[in-house]
Amino acid sequence: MDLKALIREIPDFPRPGVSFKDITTLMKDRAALAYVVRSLADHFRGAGIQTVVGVESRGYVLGAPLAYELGTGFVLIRKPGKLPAATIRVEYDLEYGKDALEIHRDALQRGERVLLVDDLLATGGTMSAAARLVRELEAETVGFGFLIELTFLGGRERLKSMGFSDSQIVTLVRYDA
Ligand SMILES: O=P(O)(O)OC[C@H]1O[C@H](OP(=O)(O)OP(=O)(O)O)[C@H](O)[C@@H]1O
Ligand SMILES: Nc1ncnc2[nH]cnc12
Repeated sequence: MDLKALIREIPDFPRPGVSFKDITTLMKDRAALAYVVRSLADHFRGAGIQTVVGVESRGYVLGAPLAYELGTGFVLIRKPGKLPAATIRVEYDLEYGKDALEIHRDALQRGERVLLVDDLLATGGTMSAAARLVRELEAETVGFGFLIELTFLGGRERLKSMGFSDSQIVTLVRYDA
């Protein structure tokens, strides 16, 4: 299926020079949505995934149906101050300044086998922070699933610098410029 044809590109959003990959046009297409969820699930079936963990907010759009398809539960990583119970937090660098992500302290058990999911891999700052949260809870990130990879921004290398391998990082649509 030509997924790229269903992703709308918005030039200069949210800032001049950025070509924003708008997934809303793909998500609305029921055949494409089913194809994306099934394709990611097929990569990780048999990998012993116990829980899918999604990153706010577009990671939830893919993560929750993927968990359903894999027959697992779903855990939310959120931006600061949103989760109601006891949390742990990691900070990460943005182009300008810092941001942070949180997860409930009791969301994952030691050794739990986790699939981390987001819509898009760019610099990898967000997902490496999410992987640090999983690591801090002593759970195991078995793999990463993304719809889109912006290869020129180095996110894959960033995840590999944390000890993950190419085969653990699955992306369905790549943009090389
Ligand atoms: O690899 P990175 O350079 O970290 O960029 C990727 C992240 O950026 C986007 O999220 P955004 O912060 O725009 O939040 P949203 O999902 O709530 O729109 C996207 O959904 C990823 O989470
Ligand atoms: N170019 C882009 N389009 C959509 N989401 C993004 N997140 C980071 N870069 C992005």
